Amino acid sequence: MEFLDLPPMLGAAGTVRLPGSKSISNRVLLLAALAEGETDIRDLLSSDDVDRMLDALTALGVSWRREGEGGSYRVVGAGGPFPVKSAELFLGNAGTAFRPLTAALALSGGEYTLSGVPRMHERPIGDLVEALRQLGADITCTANEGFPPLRLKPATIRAGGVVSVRGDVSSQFLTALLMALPLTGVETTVEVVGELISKPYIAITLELMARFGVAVEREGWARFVVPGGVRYRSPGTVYVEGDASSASYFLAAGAIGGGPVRVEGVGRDSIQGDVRFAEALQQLGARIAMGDNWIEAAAPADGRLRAFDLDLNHIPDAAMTLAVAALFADGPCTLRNIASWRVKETDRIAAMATELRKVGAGVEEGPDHLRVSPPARLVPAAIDTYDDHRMAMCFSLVSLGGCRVRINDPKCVNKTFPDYFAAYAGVARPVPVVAIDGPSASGKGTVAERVAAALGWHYLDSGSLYRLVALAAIRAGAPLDDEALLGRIAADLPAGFAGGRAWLAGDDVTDAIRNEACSVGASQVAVLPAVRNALFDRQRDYRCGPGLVAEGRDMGSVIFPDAPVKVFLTASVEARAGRRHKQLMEKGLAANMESLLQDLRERDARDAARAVAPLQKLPDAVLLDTTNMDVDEAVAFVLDLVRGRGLVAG
Ligand SMILES: Nc1ncnc2c1ncn2[C@@H]1O[C@H](COP(=O)(O)OP(=O)(O)OP(=O)(O)O)[C@@H](O)[C@H]1O
Ligand SMILES: Nc1ccn([C@H]2C[C@H](O)[C@@H](COP(=O)(O)O)O2)c(=O)n1
Repeated sequence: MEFLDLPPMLGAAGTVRLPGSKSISNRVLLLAALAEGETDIRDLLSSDDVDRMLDALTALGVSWRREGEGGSYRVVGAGGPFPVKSAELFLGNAGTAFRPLTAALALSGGEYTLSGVPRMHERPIGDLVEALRQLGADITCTANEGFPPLRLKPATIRAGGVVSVRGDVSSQFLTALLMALPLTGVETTVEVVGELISKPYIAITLELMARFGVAVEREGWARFVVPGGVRYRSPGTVYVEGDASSASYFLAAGAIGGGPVRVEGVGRDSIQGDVRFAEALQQLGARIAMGDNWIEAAAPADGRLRAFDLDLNHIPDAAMTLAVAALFADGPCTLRNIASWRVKETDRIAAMATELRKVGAGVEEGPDHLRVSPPARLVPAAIDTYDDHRMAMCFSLVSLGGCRVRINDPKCVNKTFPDYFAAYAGVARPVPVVAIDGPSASGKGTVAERVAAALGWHYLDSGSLYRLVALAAIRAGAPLDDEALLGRIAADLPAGFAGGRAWLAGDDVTDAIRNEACSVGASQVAVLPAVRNALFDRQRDYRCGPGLVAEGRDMGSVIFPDAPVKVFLTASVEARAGRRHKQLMEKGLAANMESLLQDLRERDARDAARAVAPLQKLPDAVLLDTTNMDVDEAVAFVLDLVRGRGLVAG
């Protein structure tokens, strides 16, 4: 399973240019394909779901071309039903392609099959099929009645009169019907059965149909009259707004992570209902500002989001972001009227509940609601994403709680926002790490501790962890080459650091882990992959705000590969032996230069030659050779690097 590890973040601020709206992109493509004339589309979303629609248009004989590298496309409209009368279409998991194409093709007088990924075949379409059958369409659900795949055959379409469609499962059924009916040329009334959900998406449909020359009259949200004798006509050029649902992650990032975070591409003038996410965020206390084509969010004045109880039926997609924002609220939060989540890319209510629990939240799951109680402290977790782009994007926000988070299958964001994680990295500010690696007795511990103290940051002496494992194993009488046993000892190590001392099972072992047996033992257990794996997350948990200085052998290469400052601190073996000799003499311990030299050479060779996480200078690490430097100079050198990277003021 591919995954992406997001480090704990200190906050978020900046500006993001949004990708085009998926809902608008796929509607505009279909309308342009059915229209008379050529349509220039600007800022079309580039994503899997849009690719599925473009592939389908090609298969259906509609000519289109991409112009340049951006989102500019030209579509040559068919001026009515699709010219190709027989096609097999694969539409992935793109509901915005599957539902509208089903309706348009059912009224096009051809023979077509429509299929998708397994999850698409679990997503209901029966209400739309039923409505189209009322018009005379010949549609067979080839596997299970009410679900894709579908086979469509030519049929005599009896438009006119009234056709009814349910509106309480997915508003896409109504959208599909409305967009297809002008193909019949006959005035037809659509009556919605049940309370229509996600009304803002129908508003987008009507607005775009009007731009293509078909004005639908509506009575409330229950009755829609599609005029007869009209055809779609290209409006010339259509600009696709930025995706308002995608905006929700960045606005929430601003509200949780300080901000301000500004999104460009949607604003006050947007036709997308999900811009109302900003209002919801405002009710949580976030400070929101809005222009014609931008929205900005910053944290509440007191820094803490307020608990909420909201009906979110009008913003079902962006509402998912609020479920994760609830982790940062000052009390339990309730999301109501979200039953449609159950038939989306995955059962989003169940998925959200499962993953929120992993990070420590208390979650009550109902048929159409979710109640989230924020944890006192977020727990690092690996988040499963269920092939659902929104799960991946939502859970990236956990990192703003100063908590690392792993996103499994991060490429699922390709459905709507392939560059999401790069955009997130553009506004989120990771807890900085100074990684200092180097050979034994080079002085990295001394320098790292002093740098951490000067910055007021946390300090990790990773070598001590290997020493503690060795001591625990020696105490338990465990052979130091029994990898499985040593792995278990490392995983359950009852050890830690407090008051500048090292502790093992309640004993102060600061001096004990520095003795010869532990030094040799540490070097032996450090070659065992099971031990290194067991200590992996433990070391990463030291990364806390305001920053961390970590020293060892693999801080920059393995544990904190994204560290903004990496130093390879070394000195000649003679200088190191001399320092160690002085250190031991000062402690009143016997020491011999020759044996110290030999011991260091052997340890260097073992550290550099081992298969797992060998000691090495990385290309992105700065070499600091302290052979002819004193400690003050070495510390000043590292502090200059930290300041030079803009990680601290001054
Ligand atoms: N630049 C320097 N010049 C002179 N002495 C130094 C310098 N840096 C460190 N020392 C001294 O060298 C000794 C060894 O340093 P330290 O224990 O920090 O090394 P280390 O690389 O962390 O070793 P280990 O990997 O064994 O833990 C200490 O007594 C320290 O004061
Ligand atoms: N990141 C690290 C840190 C230490 N080790 C090994 C190397 C030594 O043999 C042993 C003790 O380290 P020291 O206290 O001397 O820095 O642990 C490692 O493999 N990876």
